[in-house]
Amino acid sequence: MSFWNFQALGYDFLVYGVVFFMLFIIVYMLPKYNTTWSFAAHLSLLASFSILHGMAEFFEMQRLKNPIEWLTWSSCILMLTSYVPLLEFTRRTWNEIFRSFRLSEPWMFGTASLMLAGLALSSSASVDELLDVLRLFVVAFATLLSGIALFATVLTLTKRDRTGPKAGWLLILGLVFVCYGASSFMLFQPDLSPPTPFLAFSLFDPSVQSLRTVCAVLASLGLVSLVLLAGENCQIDAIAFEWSQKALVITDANNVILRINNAFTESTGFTPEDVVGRGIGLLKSGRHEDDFYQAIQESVDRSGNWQGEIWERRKNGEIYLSWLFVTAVKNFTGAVVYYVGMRIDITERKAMEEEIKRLAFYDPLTKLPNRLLLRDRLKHCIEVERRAGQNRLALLMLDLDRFKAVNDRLGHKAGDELLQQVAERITNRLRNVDMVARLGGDEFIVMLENIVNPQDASRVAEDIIRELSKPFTLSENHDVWIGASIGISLYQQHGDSLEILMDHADKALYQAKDQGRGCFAYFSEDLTIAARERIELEARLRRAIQQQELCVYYQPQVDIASGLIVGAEALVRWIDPNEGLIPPARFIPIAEETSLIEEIGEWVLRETCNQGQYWLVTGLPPITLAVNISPYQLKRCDINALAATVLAESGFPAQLLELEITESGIMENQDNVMELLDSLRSQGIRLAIDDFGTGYSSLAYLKSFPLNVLKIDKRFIDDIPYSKDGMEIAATIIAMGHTLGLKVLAEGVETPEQLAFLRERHCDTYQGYIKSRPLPAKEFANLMHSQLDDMVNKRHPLSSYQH
Ligand SMILES: Nc1nc2c(ncn2[C@@H]2O[C@H](COP(=O)(O)O[C@H]3[C@@H](O)[C@H](n4cnc5c(=O)[nH]c(N)nc54)O[C@@H]3COP(=O)(O)O)[C@@H](O)[C@H]2O)c(=O)[nH]1
Repeated sequence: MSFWNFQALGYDFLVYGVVFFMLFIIVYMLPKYNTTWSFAAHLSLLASFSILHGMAEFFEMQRLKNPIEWLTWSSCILMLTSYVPLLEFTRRTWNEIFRSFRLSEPWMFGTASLMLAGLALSSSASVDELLDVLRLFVVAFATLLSGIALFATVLTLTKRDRTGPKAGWLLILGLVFVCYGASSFMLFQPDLSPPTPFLAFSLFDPSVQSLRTVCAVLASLGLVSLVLLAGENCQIDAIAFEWSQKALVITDANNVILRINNAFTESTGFTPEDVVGRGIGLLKSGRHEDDFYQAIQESVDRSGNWQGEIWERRKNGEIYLSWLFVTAVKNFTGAVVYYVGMRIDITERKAMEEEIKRLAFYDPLTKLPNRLLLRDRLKHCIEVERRAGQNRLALLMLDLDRFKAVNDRLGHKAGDELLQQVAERITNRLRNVDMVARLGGDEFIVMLENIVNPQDASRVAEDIIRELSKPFTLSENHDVWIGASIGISLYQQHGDSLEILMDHADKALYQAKDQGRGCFAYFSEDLTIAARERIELEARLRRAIQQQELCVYYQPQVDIASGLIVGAEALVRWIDPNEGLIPPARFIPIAEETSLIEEIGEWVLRETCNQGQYWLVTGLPPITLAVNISPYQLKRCDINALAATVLAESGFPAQLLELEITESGIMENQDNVMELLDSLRSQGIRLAIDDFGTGYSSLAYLKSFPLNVLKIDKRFIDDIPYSKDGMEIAATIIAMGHTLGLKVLAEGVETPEQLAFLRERHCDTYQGYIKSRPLPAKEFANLMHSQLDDMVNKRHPLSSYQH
């Protein structure tokens, strides 16, 4: 016997269909549900399938089983899946639903169980009795489970103080399910009458089926209450969304804006009409790279949310800083369906923070860092130096001279203005990495980072003193003259802690003041003397260039095989009217530290070429003239262009000009030196590598350069004949130079033993006091003339030395 009354089931599902259809009308038409279109669409689907299913059951009743069996099953499955949007609608994931069974809203679990029951109920048309019994059991069990779940919901709601009509409805629904399940079990009793159609006849029928029918009606009402409840929740959410004080934006998974709230409109000026349907990129400020947005997206997709500062754009184009919190809303499969973004405009807060920071760490008058910030930064720098094992930090303590007089005479307002101008002048002199702070009153402190040598600090000090000794024009046309004294302490040399360095800079400042103000002093006297000498020499050198106190001396370069002078090295000399000859070793390093080397180098090159051309014109035999090129010239000037100009202007043949570049000069300019040497060579200019053996150039590297001559450094020649190692090095360099196809010249040859050794080792040329010291042009020309005379008298053949 079959337990199923297909007609009754048909009625059941037709009723469900009508109920769902009415629900669809309610949630779609009534704006208070504030529902999404998709939810309404799913309700309508649910209604359609319920009706379809009801009809299918009727057909089943009339034994039109086979043609519509597929329809019955498929409608049943579709009905089940139609509940998925209902879950989504409540914005819960499956995980949360199961968690909520324990914690909060297990009615969703009840709904799921009901669906299971629906599936079992709707599986139709089987004549297999055993299967019917099984299905009935499943229906009974699932319905009971639903009832229990609903009871649990009531309990939870009561606990959460959310009693009232919702809890009442759910209580009824729970009872209904329990009765429905119990009545289904009762159907196992064979003596009970078979089920009858539920709507038409069963209401007054005292049979079990009547009970089931009443339960079915009540279950429909329960479902209605569930949807209404969901609608209410949704309405609460919508109100909370709209009236939240935080600007909220909901986008879909493709970042297309779906909704914004009032706070968002207030804060950005964008209305829903402006933004809904458009990409979130509309809010971009242009201050962040694409990587930034990509990182946010990755973080949200990975961890579900992201928060941080972001610059965005208001409707009026204004850029503002906001704190953004983005959360991904996922569906039950774990796929992102929405992004909810909450924005808090923090522009003002940030400005306030900045202001607080400014007040705490900056001097309000000059806007310079104050003592606190200086201490902080200094501490950090000392730590960095300590870790790197370097000493590149200097502290300059500065005190204004005659500031008090200005303040007393012209008033505080003028004093303040003066301090502001002082701060500006000091700042202008410094590099970005340096820092100047105002300690208070007329005291300033400068922190110099990455100084190359101790003299750098005095150079900066001197510049600042010079700048501050120029007149200041204050408002009301007051011109005032002040000055400054500076005390310098160096990290490591004068102290390795913040306190000691500050204290020693302060003591040095007092020394500077004692020495008559308007000057600097290091904490250690020897440094002060050396630095002041240097600065004085620099000033004198500038004057010397202007007053043409520089001249070029020429030191002969001799062919070892023939003993003839085949070239000369041009060496600059400074003849000071008072001090006499000042050697280049004293002033070239100073010139290199300043831009003076460019001026001096150009002058020496021009002077040498002019001299060489003059000698050629006046009948001296052609010899090579070698000019030193400083590594700093290589860095800062276009030597190639300069050489071309000078050669063209003087008429001196390029083949007779040799440029000497030190090994370290090549190594320091590796990036562009090859290109430069190539272009010099293509002009026909000869190239020599100076001071060879003192640097660290690799042979393979050297081989790649278009060189002509290799000059062995004097220190190796000095070793001859005293040091076996030194001699071996000299011999090796000669052999190596020849292997590379270069001529080898030995520098600083002073003794016949050295010369003999070099001859024995087939060194090509030499230069040294044994032949001659560097000579003024006139004396060098005389030397050349006497060599010519000797050659004529002794009929000595000209050197076979080939360039
Ligand atoms: N960039 C430029 N540098 C130049 C220029 N003129 C000179 N210099 C460099 O100055 C350094 C010192 O030069 P100087 O005092 O002229 O000394 C040179 C010779 O006088 C000296 N020398 C030569 N033979 C001997 C000797 O037998 N004994 C001895 N004690 N000294 C000797 O060697 C110096 C030449 O060196 P180098 O240039 O390496 O060949 C010096 O580094 C010059 O380069 C200039 O115009 N520009």
